[in-house]
Amino acid sequence: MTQPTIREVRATTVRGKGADYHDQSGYHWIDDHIATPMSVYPEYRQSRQSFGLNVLGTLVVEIEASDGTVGFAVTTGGEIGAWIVEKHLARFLEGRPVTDLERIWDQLYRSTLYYGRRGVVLNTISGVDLALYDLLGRLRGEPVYALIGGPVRDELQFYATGARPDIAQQLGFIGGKMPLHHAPAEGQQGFVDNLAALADMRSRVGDDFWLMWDCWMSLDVEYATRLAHAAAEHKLKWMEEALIPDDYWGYAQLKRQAPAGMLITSGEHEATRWGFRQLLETGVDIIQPDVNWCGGITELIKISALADAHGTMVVPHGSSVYSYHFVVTRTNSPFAEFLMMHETAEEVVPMFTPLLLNEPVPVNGRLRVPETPGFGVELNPEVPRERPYTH
Ligand SMILES: C[C@H](O)[C@H](O)CC(=O)C(=O)O
Ligand SMILES: [Mg+2]
Repeated sequence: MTQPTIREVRATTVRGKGADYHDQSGYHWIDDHIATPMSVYPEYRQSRQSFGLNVLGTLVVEIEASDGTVGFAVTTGGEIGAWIVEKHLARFLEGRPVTDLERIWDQLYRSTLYYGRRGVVLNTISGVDLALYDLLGRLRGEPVYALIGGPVRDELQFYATGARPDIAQQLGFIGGKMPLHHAPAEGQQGFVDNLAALADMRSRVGDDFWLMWDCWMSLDVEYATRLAHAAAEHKLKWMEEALIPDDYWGYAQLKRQAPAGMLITSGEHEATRWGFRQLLETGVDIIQPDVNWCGGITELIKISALADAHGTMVVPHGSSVYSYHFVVTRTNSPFAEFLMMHETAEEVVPMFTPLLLNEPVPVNGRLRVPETPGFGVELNPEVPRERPYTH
């Protein structure tokens, strides 16, 4: 049988919502006074968009095979990502067999090392890798999870991230992760207000529902340790991304100093097996690679194997279907995240809405990953896209 080859790679961009889920307009809980590394500057405390969290926008990578079949993926990366795909990466794909996943990933990574390694370059490589998996799945008539080993469970179980864990509880999720609102620069009052928000949520959900804090890189070791000990009284299950991703030593110290039983988690802004090797060596309890950002499925398989050998759970960050197809295949990923993209986190809406069609959502906090070929989603033709560069 002749293997289909890759005929063309195309990169387009989308503004507003989509894979750049921080690119929301109007009131949205995800941009409402959330603690960040920029909270040291009072003028950037109220809104993350004020310091440019939404500047990248969405990147769509489409890969067309020699028989005309098209696979695609979406990620954060926008115009910069489109430039990287069209002007640099496309050369390593066009003309090659669709099955050359390892060789292609390796060439994308090695050829961009002088300006890449993580960040938007790895987001872009992830988009290419995921589009290739989508294409392979479509060509073989199989869902991606079948290409990477098959499911180890019948359905996924989810916790929800959003401003309303109490509503997530009613919707059937196993836990709720809230944004931390106040950073160390907001002083003692901020510390007290953080704890009051946790205590209030605990009183609404009762003792047994998981409550977690997403600290989005905003703390230092001393503040995080103090906050973790104070939060133990309110049964905080985990403290996520307390420190900047480069502070591996700080994570190791925080893990040593955290209250017994409270999990320390991180990794959504980490990339590649080498980055995660460093993070795993800190002893964190759960790593949270984002398959849209860490290098795609090809790299996540390696990161996950490394974590397994460390006895560490992998609970990928967001990324909708791209995560679901992975999580269902791994025993060390026992549950998944669902990011509540409804403005007030009161309803379940597809994470990348309105960009994708057929994007599945959990019902009662659970989901059976559809058997549709590839990742099982389509681009919504009503969402305008631009192709800023060609090659
Ligand atoms: C809520 C967090 O600040 C962020 O927007 C999403 C995230 O880090 C997560 O889902 O985890
Ligand atoms: Mg997070």
